[in-house]
Amino acid sequence: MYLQELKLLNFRNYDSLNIQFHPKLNIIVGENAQGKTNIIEAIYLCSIGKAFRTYKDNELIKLDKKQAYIKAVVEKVNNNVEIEMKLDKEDKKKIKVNKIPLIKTGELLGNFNVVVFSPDDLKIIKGGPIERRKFIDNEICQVYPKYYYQLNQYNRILQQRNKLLRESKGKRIDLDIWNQQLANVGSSIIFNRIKFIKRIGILAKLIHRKITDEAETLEVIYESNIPFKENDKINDINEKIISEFKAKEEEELIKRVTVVGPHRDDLIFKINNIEVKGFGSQGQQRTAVLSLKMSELEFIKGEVGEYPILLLDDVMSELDINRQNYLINNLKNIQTFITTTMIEQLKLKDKENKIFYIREGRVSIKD
Ligand SMILES: Nc1ncnc2c1ncn2[C@@H]1O[C@H](COP(=O)(O)OP(=O)(O)OP(=O)(O)O)[C@@H](O)[C@H]1O
Repeated sequence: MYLQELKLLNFRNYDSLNIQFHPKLNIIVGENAQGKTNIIEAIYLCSIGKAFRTYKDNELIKLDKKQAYIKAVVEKVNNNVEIEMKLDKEDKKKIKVNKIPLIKTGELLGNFNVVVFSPDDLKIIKGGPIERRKFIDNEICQVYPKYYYQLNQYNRILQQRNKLLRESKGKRIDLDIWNQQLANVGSSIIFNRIKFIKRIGILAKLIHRKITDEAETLEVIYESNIPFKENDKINDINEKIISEFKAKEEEELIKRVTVVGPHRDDLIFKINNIEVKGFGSQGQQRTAVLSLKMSELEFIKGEVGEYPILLLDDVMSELDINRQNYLINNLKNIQTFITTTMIEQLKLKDKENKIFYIREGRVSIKD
């Protein structure tokens, strides 16, 4: 798939913008704070329905304006998709796909796939478990929109169960119904995550070996507080969650919070059998994230049947020449967007690209 056209009205620092993209490589050049990432953010928004730098839609609307409008036209193998979004400072955002209004934002998922790689992604390795769970959940949602609803349902039940535990003040309470409900949804979430990490793990290992000239073996391991076995079915996981609830009953009454379930799970990254978070060099951490992002491209291709688009926001300057070359030379069939302050540093070999120069929310183009 590829993004043909993007239209912005009153979005971040753009008054009005209408651009046609190159099906292969698009380079967005400009000094700091000119609006490069704002374009990436608008593209991401049309894919996921949420911005990646803020949870507040109001921040996306131009400071002195009440409403913003974004339109993306995406060409896919079998059909084209037109995504339109209206943001309003005093109303909920409205989304249309091929002119049909969506009832929920979640319905947008699966129409237009993107993989974004920005310096913030180092958090997947260096940050806390919440960052790693966010990474897994975002990726699975893109491919299985049903998972998005499961997560929402799980979080609702979890909040209610936590409220009961908080209000119990340490007294024994009957949580059987809540345990069952949480186990029903939680088992699907864990099952999907294990499946996803298994696939991503195999792909990331292959890619990482290639990027490091066979010197390093990357492992991605799903670490759960539920003692699952590799071939467990959803029912097996469900039963294990229930027995963990029984085993941790006292602990939960003392802590007054749910300690069992996928909201407490994590990911571990190892290179040559050593954990990357604590012992990997900066370069190894960056390369591990690069391998992970590259594996997402292959994963989405496998699930959806076509490559997503790749958004590389401000990451080129952080990679050494070998990694940069690997990226530029291995992405021939994937529409890629690169933001940079220094175009001279990119070793562009062919002419299959379009360069956009950004200055104070205005764009000039060089083919
Ligand atoms: N809601 C908004 N209304 C108006 N301007 C905004 C809004 N949100 C952000 N901006 C402006 O957008 C600019 C930042 O744009 P962006 O983050 O895309 O920069 P960039 O070109 O990627 O810079 P860098 O190279 O530093 O990452 C800033 O000048 C900021 O003040």
